[in-house]
Formats: sequence, structure tokens, C-alpha cells
Amino acid sequence: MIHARNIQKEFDSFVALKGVDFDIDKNGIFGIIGHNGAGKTTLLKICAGLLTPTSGTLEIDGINVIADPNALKERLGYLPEESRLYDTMTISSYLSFFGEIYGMPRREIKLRSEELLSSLNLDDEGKKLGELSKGMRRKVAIARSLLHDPTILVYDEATSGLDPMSSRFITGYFRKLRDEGKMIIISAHNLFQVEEISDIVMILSEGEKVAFGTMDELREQFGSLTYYIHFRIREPESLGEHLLFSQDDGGFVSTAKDIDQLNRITSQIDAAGGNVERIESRYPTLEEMLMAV
Ligand SMILES: Nc1ncnc2c1ncn2[C@@H]1O[C@H](COP(=O)(O)OP(=O)(O)OP(=O)(O)O)[C@@H](O)[C@H]1O
Repeated sequence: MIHARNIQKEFDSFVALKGVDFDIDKNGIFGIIGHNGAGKTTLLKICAGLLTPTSGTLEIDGINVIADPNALKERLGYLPEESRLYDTMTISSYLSFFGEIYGMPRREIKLRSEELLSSLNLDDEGKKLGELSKGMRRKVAIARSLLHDPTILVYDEATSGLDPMSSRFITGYFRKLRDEGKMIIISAHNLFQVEEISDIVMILSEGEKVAFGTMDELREQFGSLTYYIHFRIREPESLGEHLLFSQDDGGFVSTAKDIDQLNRITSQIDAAGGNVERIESRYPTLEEMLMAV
């Protein structure tokens, strides 16, 4: 559960967050998206208790994060956008080091590390962290964030630098953690991924919340179904200048917002000697929503 009221953050005279409010009543995956500089990392750091907002209140799972950020620490797994690892350590010595910082008993550190390495598909071949690939290093950072079995996860661009297989694996892993009842707050530039796994999405733009809700609620907010009319035509210029269309997969595509417009366009294509191949209808994707804000 998260209750945020009027979260503002100023850096000197620059206002990075301009009074963000939201409520999430059930644990699950909360995706924050927005263009570069929208304020995603700033909001994530505030949620992780690592940055104090200039004003506002924030409660996560009953903890007053701003007044008592330390109370969150035990329950928090935080993954920054770029996590620094100690290059000369091996994976297991690195995880042991952090386990000890968390005050975990040695035996538990060992068991938990083995469990995480195996479920993240990470082989500890005794290599030094500095010798690992970027994707493997990201997985080590993810393992570290999960070592103490936190219930609240704050992940900034968790899958950046991962190949598609590893990236899919991590999103699958998030679903598993969600099913275990954890609260997972993520930001990602991969909008398809956010759309696929988030229970609630927020779109931030220049420090303001411009949309918030389930994907179904966002689809309603960002307009209705659009019809995509895919067609072929020998002489596209004969369609006249009033019909908007673009090239698509060897043919052309035009869009209609309702059935009347759809009928008009298909008749126009027909009259110009074209051939409608298929008509698709779909709601806007998260990417199209972000383009619209
Ligand atoms: N410590 C800081 N001092 C001054 N300005 C900052 C600081 N941290 C962030 N900002 C500014 O606040 C704004 C929001 O930054 P933030 O990193 O939260 O954006 P973001 O949405 O995560 O962007 P990106 O997608 O590029 O990572 C930016 O204009 C940034 O320059």
C-alpha cells in the first residue's frame, strides 16, 4: 500500500517534482514512466527513503517514509539505475559482504545466495565481478537487492543492459515476487514491458503526474479504439490529399476513430482501385500514450 500526498522536490531553484499525489491500496507492480528528466528517479529515490522531498507526505506499508526512512530499510530492496559493484570480489563474496551488512547469519546468507543465483540463472564460476558481462552484473545487483527477502522493491530501470532473454526472465521473476505479495515499484524505458507487467502505471511529465491507473483505466483516458486499415494500391496518389495514410509492410495503412470514418475510408480506397487487406482495432499502447503527453 502506498499513500503519497503532494510530493514536491526542488533542487536549488529547479522543481523536479511538482506535487505528486497517488494511492495504491493493494501490493503489486507499480510502473512509473515518462520522458528523460520527467522525475522518475527522483520519485523512486523518495519512495526508497533515500531522498527527502521538499514537502509532502509518503506512507508505504504503514511506514511514514519521510519521518522514519530507517524503518523502511529492513523491508526495502533498492536497485539504482547504475549500481556500482566491487570489481575484485566474486559473486558469492559480494553477496556475503552485503548479507553481513544486513545482519544475516552466515548460513542464511549462503542458502539465500544459492537460491537467488539459481533462480536468476547466474553461475558463480568464481569470476571476479569486474570480469562479468553487463547483464550478469545487473543480475548480481538484483540478487543483492533481494538477499534479505525484502517486501518492498524499488527498481530503477531493472532490465537496462539485459539481453531479451534475461530481460524476460527478470519480468517473469517480478511477477513471481508480486504473487508472493510484494510491492514492486519500477521505472523503465521499455514501455512494452511496463505495459505487460504493471498493475498500476503512472505517467510523469516534467515533474507532474499526468496519468495514473490500471492499463484499462489509462486506455479509457487516452482515447478509444482506433481502427487500422491496411491496404494495397497501385497509384496511392489517386486517393487524393484528404486521406492520411503511411507506408506499412509493403502496403499502406490509414486509421479511423469510428465506424463512420472507417466506412468512408474503405469506400475511398475501393473507389481509387485499392484493395483493403485487413482491418485491426486496438487501444493505444503505453508508447502512444506517452507520445501524447
Ligand atoms: N541532484 C540533482 N540536482 C539538480 N537537479 C537534479 C538532481 N537530480 C535530478 N535533477 C533534475 O531533476 C529532473 C528529474 O530528474 P530524474 O533523474 O528524476 O529524471 P528521470 O525521469 O529519471 O530521467 P531519465 O529517464 O533521464 O533517467 C531532471 O531535470 C534532473 O536534471
